[in-house]
Amino acid sequence: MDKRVREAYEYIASKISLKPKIALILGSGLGFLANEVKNAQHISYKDIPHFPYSTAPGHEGKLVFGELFGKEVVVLSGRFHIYEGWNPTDIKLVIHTLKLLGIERMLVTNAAGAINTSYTPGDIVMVKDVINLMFRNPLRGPNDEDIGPRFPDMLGAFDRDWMEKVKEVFPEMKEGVYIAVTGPTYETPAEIKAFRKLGADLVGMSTVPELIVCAHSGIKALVFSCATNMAAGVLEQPLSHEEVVEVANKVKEKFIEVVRKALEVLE
Ligand SMILES: O=P(O)(O)O[C@H]1O[C@H](CO)[C@@H](O)[C@H]1O
Ligand SMILES: Nc1nc2[nH]cnc2c(=O)[nH]1
Repeated sequence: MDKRVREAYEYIASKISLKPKIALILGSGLGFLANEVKNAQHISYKDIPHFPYSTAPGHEGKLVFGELFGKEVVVLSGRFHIYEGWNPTDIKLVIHTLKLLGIERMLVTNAAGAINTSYTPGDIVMVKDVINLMFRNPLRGPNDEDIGPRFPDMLGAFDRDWMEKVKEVFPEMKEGVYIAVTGPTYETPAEIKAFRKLGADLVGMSTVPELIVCAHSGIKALVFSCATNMAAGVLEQPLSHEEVVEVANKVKEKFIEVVRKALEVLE
């Protein structure tokens, strides 16, 4: 066990008595979900030994423990991106710490560009698979045998039962393949055309590192993308983070409803 994970875990455990089994990661413009947590206890990422901290606009940078729609959770209000300068292994440290805290399920959310032209901005899409085009892997380096195998299976990363239960409640929910790039530039139109040929429906700059470490650690994931914009070149207009955050906030009620139902379908 990486002693940094042990130290991060011990710090958090010394502050929080709650033992949630579900973690949520909030993507750009989706931080409002943290405000729905009842009896919230906050820990700033900057106070946790060895933790990275959020620098991306619209990412708060704290753990929020409490109750969300009847379930004990820890919400990661703000995530860590490769483009901020974090190493994928920094993301590994965070997820391994959650594993030590007893997390068994992860609800991952992100804001993504819509490559699939049947999507419209504001759609909430269930991610059914990912393509890692970050040319990085958080598991590179020595393996933490006490957390997971050297060569993890990725098929098991997604909680397919949880996905089925959510689809029963939202039969019209679209599903898609998310391709991850490092960013921070948005894509060129040529890249989007290429990614479409690769079978991607959504593009973003996060989520895959977290998902890989979930697969390694045996944490089962459910992933929602908010398609905040049509990907580069689909429309003539330029892309901006302001638009991403604005559209994510526009669908706040719908997004909260999806997360509420996704938690309620769990026993
Ligand atoms: O993936 P999340 O954190 O939702 O954020 C997405 O939105 C930002 C770009 O507007 C990038 O950070 C991209 O990854
Ligand atoms: N890479 C990438 N990330 C996004 N996040 C929100 N929209 C986009 C996009 O179009 N591309």
